[in-house]
Amino acid sequence: MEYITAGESHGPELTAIVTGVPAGLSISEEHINSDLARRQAGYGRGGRMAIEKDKVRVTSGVRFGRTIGSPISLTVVNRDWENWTGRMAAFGEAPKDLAREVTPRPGHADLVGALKTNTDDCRNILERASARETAARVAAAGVAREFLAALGVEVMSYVVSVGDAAMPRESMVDVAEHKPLDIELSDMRCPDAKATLAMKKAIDKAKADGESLGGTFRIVACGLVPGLGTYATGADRLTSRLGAALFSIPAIKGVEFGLGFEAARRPGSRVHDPIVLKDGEFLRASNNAGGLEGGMTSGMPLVITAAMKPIPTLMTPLETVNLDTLCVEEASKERSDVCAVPAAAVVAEGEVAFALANAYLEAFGCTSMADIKANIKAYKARLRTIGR
Ligand SMILES: Cc1cc2nc3c(=O)[nH]c(=O)nc-3n(C[C@H](O)[C@H](O)[C@H](O)COP(=O)(O)O)c2cc1C
Ligand SMILES: C=C(O[C@@H]1CC(C(=O)O)=C[C@@H](OP(=O)(O)O)[C@H]1O)C(=O)O
Repeated sequence: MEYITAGESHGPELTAIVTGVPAGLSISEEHINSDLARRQAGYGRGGRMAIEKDKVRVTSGVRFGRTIGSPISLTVVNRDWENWTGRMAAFGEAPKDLAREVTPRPGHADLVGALKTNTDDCRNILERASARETAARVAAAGVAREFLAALGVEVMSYVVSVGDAAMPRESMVDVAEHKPLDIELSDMRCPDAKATLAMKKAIDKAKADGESLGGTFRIVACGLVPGLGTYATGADRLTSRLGAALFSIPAIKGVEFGLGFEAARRPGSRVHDPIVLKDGEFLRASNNAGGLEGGMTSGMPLVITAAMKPIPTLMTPLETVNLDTLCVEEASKERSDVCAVPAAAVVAEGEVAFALANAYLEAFGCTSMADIKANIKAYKARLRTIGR
């Protein structure tokens, strides 16, 4: 299952095309729209989110609510487009008074993208480097999520920290108990009320100071069969595929599986998870590995923590160099999020869902949902016969 997106941040709409989707999968517009709404929410978002009301339009590949095995196209309208028709027209002459973007923002793609593509207007870069594109990704990922849900797999996320404000570090034994979160997540998407308050205060202060903040979030996937991915070829290890998927999200700068970097500080006996047999099923007594061993799912919940850098657009800007005058100036200051960690967590759920969906399709077939389900049932039954 693959997707490609197209669309500029202030163009008419975003498009995603998903290929390799088996036939017979139920797709719900409401589910996709609810993911789109979750991505738009989150404390710290900027003025743009008050303009957009992201809704998906499915224009191919689905008939009477079910996939038919052809490419699925999805679009999301940019309501802000109507304020940009002059500046973002596909054809015609550029207006004489067009304000070019010539003061690239440190930390964004502006400068390097302009140098690379030989343009004197960083807008050509930032329109596509903008994380507005992640709305199309989340719409596309809705298909992968429906596929996983049909197989009993749920992918969820929550915010762990924003700047210095963090949830108390859970022991990874607790993490092993991760089940679908029944906690009503606030607009900070953090299940810890005290930490939520501290995060919101940190965002308020950053906003008042013209600053921005990053943070960390956790992705958890439950209901996975053991053995997805492989130990046999480096590029196909699920670990590398999940890492690549998460690093494809703008501003993601770190990914930890299970205990992550903490594992490097501990001796082996305090890291590796003892194997136990419970009701005919191989489990682990703990889940420090975060559900991955040897590049494969272990059958325990998948637990990944990712780090997002602070938003590059600052209302108290850093120095930059004006591309016209080559003089030192303040970087561009434009409408922006102060913190988008809750939104990035929702995007990451989708990326993880795609990676997991592909691992299922490889292992159990890729054409018809009925065949895939039958293959999984047979696989699960075989796992229970080991040693008997
Ligand atoms: C959901 C989301 C929202 C974002 N919002 C903004 C924003 O409002 N302003 C901004 O300058 N960067 C924003 N970013 C970050 C930039 O897209 C990102 O930092 C930029 O692409 C450069 O990051 P990179 O070096 O990792 O590619 C956002 C990122 C995400 C994932
Ligand atoms: C539009 C979205 O995020 C945008 C990501 C973004 C950036 O530079 O990455 C800059 C901002 O856009 P604008 O300049 O239009 O205010 C964010 O709002 C979105 O998430 O839907």
